[in-house]
Amino acid sequence: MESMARQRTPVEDDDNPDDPPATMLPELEDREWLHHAQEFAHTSFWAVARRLPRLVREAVGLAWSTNRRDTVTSIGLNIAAGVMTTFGLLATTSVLRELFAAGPTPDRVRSALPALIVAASAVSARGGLTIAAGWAQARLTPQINYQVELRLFEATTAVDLAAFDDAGFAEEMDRARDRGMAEAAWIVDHTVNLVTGVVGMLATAVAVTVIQPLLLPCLLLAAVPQAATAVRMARREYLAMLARITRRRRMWMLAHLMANRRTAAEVRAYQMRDFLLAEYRGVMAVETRAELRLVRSQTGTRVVGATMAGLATFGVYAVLGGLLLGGMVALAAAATALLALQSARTSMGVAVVATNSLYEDALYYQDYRDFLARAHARVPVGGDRSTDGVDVIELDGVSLRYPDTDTPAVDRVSLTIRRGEVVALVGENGSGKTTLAKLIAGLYQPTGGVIRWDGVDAAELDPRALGAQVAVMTQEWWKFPFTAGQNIRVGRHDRPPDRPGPSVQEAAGAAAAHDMIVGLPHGYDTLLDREFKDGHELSGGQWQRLVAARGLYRDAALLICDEPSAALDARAEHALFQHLRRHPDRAVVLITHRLANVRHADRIFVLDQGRLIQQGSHDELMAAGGLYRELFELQASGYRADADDALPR
Ligand SMILES: Nc1ncnc2c1ncn2[C@@H]1O[C@H](COP(=O)(O)OP(=O)(O)OP(=O)(O)O)[C@@H](O)[C@H]1O
Repeated sequence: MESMARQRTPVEDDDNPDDPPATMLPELEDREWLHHAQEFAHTSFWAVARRLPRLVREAVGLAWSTNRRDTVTSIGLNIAAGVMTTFGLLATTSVLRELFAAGPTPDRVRSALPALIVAASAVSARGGLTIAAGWAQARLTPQINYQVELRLFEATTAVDLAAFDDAGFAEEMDRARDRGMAEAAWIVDHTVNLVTGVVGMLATAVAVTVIQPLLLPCLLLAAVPQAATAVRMARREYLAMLARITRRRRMWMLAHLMANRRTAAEVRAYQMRDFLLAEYRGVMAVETRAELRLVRSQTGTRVVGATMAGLATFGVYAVLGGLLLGGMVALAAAATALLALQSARTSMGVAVVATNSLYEDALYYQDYRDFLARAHARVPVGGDRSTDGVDVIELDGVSLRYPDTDTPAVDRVSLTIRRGEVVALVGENGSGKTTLAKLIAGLYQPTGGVIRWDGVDAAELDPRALGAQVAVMTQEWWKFPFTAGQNIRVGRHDRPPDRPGPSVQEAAGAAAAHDMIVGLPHGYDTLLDREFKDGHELSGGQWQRLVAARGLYRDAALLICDEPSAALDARAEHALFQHLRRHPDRAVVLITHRLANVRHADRIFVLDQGRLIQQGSHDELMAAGGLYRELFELQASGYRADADDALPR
């Protein structure tokens, strides 16, 4: 371990800095979202500038729809600050003119005083306006982030479940969430900066034109090297970022593995520390060298830029000198021109960087907008017929084929479920039980056949009304980082006080979870996530009891239990199944591989490769022979063998 831990500086190795580490994994290769970055890297600045009006319109529209007052304030105050720049420069010329005039110094200072006051006021006003504009601009950022995030999550929680099986959709969602969403506030920020820069340049140009129009071309000439250097540096930095992006993703991934509670146990159990640290060091060495090379080349660009800017300034001085000698410009005007030059340079730098950034970030923001459009198209519309319960659910030739798959997961299944019944779905792994259960629950829409609720096509029912009749204890439950009580209550968080149904404690009792919860440090108020202060962790089986309690608390007309007892001990399993027995107001669909639990079901449906191959009661299926009987006897023989082996000899 120590040999691995020997501290090398990241720049010690001398392999090619651009070589990816030897163990680079394929999934870490550049992904589609990088295309925008590459597009930007290969687009000329002029092409970018041509798209500016549309981008600015978009950004202003976004800011406007978020908060009109702050948008107007931010842009308006920046323009006002620009006007103050013009006043300041003009007043400065007057001051200098008075100071350079003939006569005794006290007289000259006295006559310069009014212009001096105007100049000082203009500078102060400009400072104040800029600060106020910055405040309005900063106020916009959190408001935009809030709006944009809310819109995204309103969309992601409304789309149909099937959308999440579509790889394209999932990737677009990742791009919109990880990058596009964050860019919204930035494009507004860049736009305001662009406006600030352009207004600053215009203000300077107006002042110079008033003083002496011939100086205007000089001003532009002097600002060009500055702009060229800013563009070049921004682009170089961007290209370096592109080259480093795969390495950085690998570093994030490794960092996540080394500093994460969920991976901590396995990292230790497999003694992966040295391996992970060596990988991290390898990538970091390459990364650090790449950064050092960037710093070096940026410094080179800066030197070239500064030299060019120096030459341009020298040229401007020469022109100014010529104009002065030729008597075409007064000394005071020439001095102001130098101040204007400085101001124009700063403004142009701001505008150029803002243009570059705006273009780049707008590409990512477009991802976000595209995703929202795609998500809205995937929100289930359904019908408008309401339902407040169900007596009979019929599946008529129902099929479901997942996107991009060749064979249907559920293939032309017809069956009937009645209120008051307990039915079971049985079959080997991958036979389609969970998929069928999700179809019955309305979580997926069939790609063939029809599901009827009391004779009405489920597609004609209001999806919210239908969903309200269903409770699903899923096989892949999530450990919600809420309190124990909330974890149960979210089963029907909007339950009106007058709606009958079990209390949280009753539901927990039915799922054999009550005693366990009461024993937690804060009982039902115990937070179930160790990553938060005072958080508590439950065992897998304890979690499953909570999941069962949530399903029972929901108290729905159709209860679907997908492997509800896989992690439960024998006592908890027994208690739960006591509560999953027949109930006159409820239909239960049970999926389990523990076939002893389905013996008492009213009907058992046996699936094989998506097809319904057998149905009947336990006794009927045992008498008929076939897959059910084979699976049941296999399991039963296992118990008998265990029992025999366990006997003392
Ligand atoms: N989201 C999905 N996208 C694509 N295929 C899927 C998806 N979910 C399941 N499948 C496929 O559909 C088939 C049926 O899966 P399903 O989960 O319904 O089986 P199951 O009978 O519940 O299996 P198990 O007993 O292992 O829980 C399998 O071949 C599986 O690979």
